[in-house]
Amino acid sequence: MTVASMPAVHATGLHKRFGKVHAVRGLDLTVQQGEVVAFLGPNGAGKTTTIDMILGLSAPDQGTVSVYGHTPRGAISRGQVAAVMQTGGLLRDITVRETVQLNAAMFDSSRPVDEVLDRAGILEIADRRVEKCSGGQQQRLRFAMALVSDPGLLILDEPTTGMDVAGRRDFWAAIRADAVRGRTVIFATHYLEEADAYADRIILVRQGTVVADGTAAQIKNLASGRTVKASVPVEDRELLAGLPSADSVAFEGARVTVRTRDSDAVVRYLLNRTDAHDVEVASNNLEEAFLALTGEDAAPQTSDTALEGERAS
Ligand SMILES: Nc1ncnc2c1ncn2[C@@H]1O[C@H](COP(=O)(O)OP(=O)(O)OP(=O)(O)O)[C@@H](O)[C@H]1O
Repeated sequence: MTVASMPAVHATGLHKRFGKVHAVRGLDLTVQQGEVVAFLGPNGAGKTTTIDMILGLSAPDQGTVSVYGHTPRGAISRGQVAAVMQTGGLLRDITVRETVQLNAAMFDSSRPVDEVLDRAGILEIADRRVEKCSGGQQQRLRFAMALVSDPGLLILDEPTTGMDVAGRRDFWAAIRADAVRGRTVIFATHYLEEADAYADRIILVRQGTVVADGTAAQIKNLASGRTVKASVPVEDRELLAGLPSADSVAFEGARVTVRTRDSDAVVRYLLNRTDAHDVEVASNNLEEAFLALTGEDAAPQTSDTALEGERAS
């Protein structure tokens, strides 16, 4: 495999446990060079744990990670990967420019400091002390620090947490402008809109595994299923195990709620095989659908089903 065709990240069968918490459960991930990938999932899905393993900050209990064909630490020491984490890593008493200069000194070759500050949109506050910077400015400073080694792969863990809408937009404009040069970007986020707006590809994680993987359009398609509600007699409930195309089945009193991408098949089954009545069919909104795909009762989706979702549209 040539260096140019080698994946930026290749992870197989990753597992990580913290005591009783099985945070990452058999996660596979391949990111090609030049992709901008969102790692999307609810709190506790395992995004940060996975990112830490890609960055070599923690070792998997099982499985392997390579970054440009090297170990994560090997890739970092070559300046091939850099990260913008949510917190930490800043000294309060020095200026913005001094912070980036210090960081640049760690690498054999680095981009000019002022160019990097300009790229991150903080050149005009270069002489401000870090402690006087707002949360959003500090995140841009972390971004500048990450750019200084001109890494092929940039990893951002929820970089816009705590920023207002305008700050978030500006931050992403700076990232996108920089990514145009072919940089690979992986970012973790809770926000479906952020993933939709800025990623070429979305990897949906839930309970430590990948539940869907595709373009934003494919994921939205998957997510744009229907909800079927019906009253089902208790004695017929066992039959619901055979429901076709059900992404999830939940009970509330006499009512059952089925999330599905094929509501016709679900309704046909309910009416033909059970004594269901008062059947209602409704479209999911995007937010509900995201919850359906990542919630406790969601069924895993493979990348094949992601593609089927698009073909079906
Ligand atoms: N050092 C640790 N010790 C114990 N449990 C941990 C540790 N780090 C993570 N966990 C647990 O592992 C699970 C996955 O956490 P992780 O931070 O990877 O999720 P996440 O998807 O990044 O969530 P968030 O969006 O809230 O940051 C959670 O249940 C978390 O409580």
